Amino acid sequence: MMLSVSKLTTTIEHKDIIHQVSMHIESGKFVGLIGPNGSGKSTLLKTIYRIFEPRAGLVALDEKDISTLTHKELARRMAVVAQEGSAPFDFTVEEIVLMGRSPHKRFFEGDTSEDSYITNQALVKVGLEGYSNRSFSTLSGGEKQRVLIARALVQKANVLILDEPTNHLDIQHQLHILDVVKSLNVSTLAAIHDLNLAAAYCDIIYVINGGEMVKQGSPSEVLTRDLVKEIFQVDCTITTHPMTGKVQISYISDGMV
Ligand SMILES: Nc1ncnc2c1ncn2[C@@H]1O[C@H](COP(=O)(O)OP(=O)(O)OP(=O)(O)O)[C@@H](O)[C@H]1O
Repeated sequence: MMLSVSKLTTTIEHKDIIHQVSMHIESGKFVGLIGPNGSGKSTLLKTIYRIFEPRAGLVALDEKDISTLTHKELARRMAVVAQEGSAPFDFTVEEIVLMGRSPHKRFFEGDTSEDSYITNQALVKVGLEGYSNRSFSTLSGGEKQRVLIARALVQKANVLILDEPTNHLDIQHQLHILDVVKSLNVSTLAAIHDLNLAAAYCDIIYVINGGEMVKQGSPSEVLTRDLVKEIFQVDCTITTHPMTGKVQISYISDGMV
């Protein structure tokens, strides 16, 4: 499924936080969204998954305007892992993940053995086998994050929106979760702070700054010393990883030398 964003503008309290942004996520591609703090990444993603209504522009899935879809229709197509990972009540891990199955059910339809199977598979995938009956509120930040990723997986959507999916995760789980997402081969749009992770996993990277899209392209096209300096005000060297062949950024700061 293809996700496209055309000239999207989001206004909050009379200010354009997102200004005329266009993006194109081809079917099955992993697309990264990078930019400094406050540049508009979360606001853009929230407009795409319909928390915010755009003042202008359009979000489309396979050329269908998503504002014409019901919540359920949208949830069958698009799964979201947002930044704020809390639950209002004390659910178990299994209950939280099972919620991801609801777009596939009728009102009042109970959970089936297939739902339980899919839920368990997803927990195994994110490395949380045996956590089904744990209370969500007692989990560590990284464990909660992985539960929410499992909930997105059971939704079986063709488009995945991730707002800093590796936030809270240690390095092993950062790599593992991105490996899992990549292996799904679904169209993915992920806001990522770690530029080396973005370089390693993304097919295409979009750069947002001050609410405007300033650059797009492959990691090697986008992640240049000049761009990192201009957008993040940090000097660096750019090399090619000797084993993966991916772009590798090494930062330099006064305090290091
Ligand atoms: N509800 C709101 N009311 C007022 N301003 C807001 C609101 N939501 C976001 N903003 C402002 O919009 C700008 C973009 O915020 P956003 O959270 O989208 O940035 P971000 O790129 O995701 O940042 P970060 O990397 O820090 O998570 C910020 O200046 C923020 O203060």
